[in-house]
Amino acid sequence: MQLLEKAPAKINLSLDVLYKRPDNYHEIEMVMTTIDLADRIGLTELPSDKIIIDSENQFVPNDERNLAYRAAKLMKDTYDVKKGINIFIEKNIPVAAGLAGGSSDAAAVIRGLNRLWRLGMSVREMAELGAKIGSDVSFCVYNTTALAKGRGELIEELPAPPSCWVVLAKPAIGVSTQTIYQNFSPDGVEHPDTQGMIRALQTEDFEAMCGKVGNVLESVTLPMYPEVRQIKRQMELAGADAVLMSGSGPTVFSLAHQESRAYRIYNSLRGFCDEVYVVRMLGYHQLLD
Ligand SMILES: C[C@@](CO)(OP(=O)(O)O)[C@H](O)COP(=O)(O)OP(=O)(O)OC[C@H]1O[C@@H](n2ccc(N)nc2=O)[C@H](O)[C@@H]1O
Ligand SMILES: Nc1ncnc2c1ncn2[C@@H]1O[C@H](COP(=O)(O)OP(=O)(O)O)[C@@H](O)[C@H]1O
Repeated sequence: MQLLEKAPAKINLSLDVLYKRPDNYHEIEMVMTTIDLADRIGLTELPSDKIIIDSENQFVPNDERNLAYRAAKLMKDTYDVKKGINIFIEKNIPVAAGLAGGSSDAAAVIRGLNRLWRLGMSVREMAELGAKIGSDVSFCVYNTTALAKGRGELIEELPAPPSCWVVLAKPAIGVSTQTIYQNFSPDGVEHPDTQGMIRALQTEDFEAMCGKVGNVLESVTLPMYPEVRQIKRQMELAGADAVLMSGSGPTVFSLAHQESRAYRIYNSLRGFCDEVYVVRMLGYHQLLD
């Protein structure tokens, strides 16, 4: 029998870097939420004690470099489970895009194995374990809307954003998160108003939320990849209510209250970008049940 888990992508509504830490990570503050663009993970027990990654996507490694593999290994080692597992990954989230596809796959494996092996882990326990794999995995375990602090692993849940459309455009480049953080300089950077963004969510104020989007990593990625700036400009011209790069990029998203506006933005990107999606905001706990 195969156990299925959804692994949705995230976007960063705001992303601030506070300072570089002695461990070379950056202390950050981000407001994150999930969107209705998801990988699908299928977990099937194997008779022999091994982990198999079963994915047809050419950009996804099928060995221990895969974050889903690492999640399964960590669960097996932590709970001393001797069973093997086949992990089927239907990849719908663009890879190395700033949408946390790999982290979300890892989080889905943790949630799925917790169910399959009846381990009784709480969401907090799963998030803490996930942090050992990557900074974004804890958030992805929650699959909700949250303020993420520390290096990204300290999660405080927030109300879901007002319902709206999200148009995503990913140029045909992959961006290394590590390179973007390494090249970040705080000098002259405009910091987003994180508390203002939180208030906008608490008051369910769509316009205020749009006014508070901001991502300091744009100061690195935009000069490095001019096509990202070009997509931003195109979305703004098409009348988006808000436009921002997600994470370290290169995906750019725009928010639109009206469906017709979302499709106007989508159509305006023809010829600019091959990978464009129109999705809904999620941001609440529907995936944990
Ligand atoms: C920028 C963000 C925003 O959500 O997402 P993506 O663009 O990757 O989706 C995250 O902070 C990415 O999280 P994640 O991709 O899990 O990062 P990790 O695997 O833990 O770290 C990758 C590398 O990024 C750098 N890094 C990461 C997180 C952090 N707070 N400070 C850092 O300096 C480190 O150089 C690290 O070696
Ligand atoms: N399950 C996975 N899905 C996608 N990428 C993965 C996965 N496991 C490992 N990776 C590797 O992680 C890197 C970052 O991928 P991803 O998580 O999609 O992007 P981002 O960190 O920008 O959100 C890629 O270079 C990819 O080779």
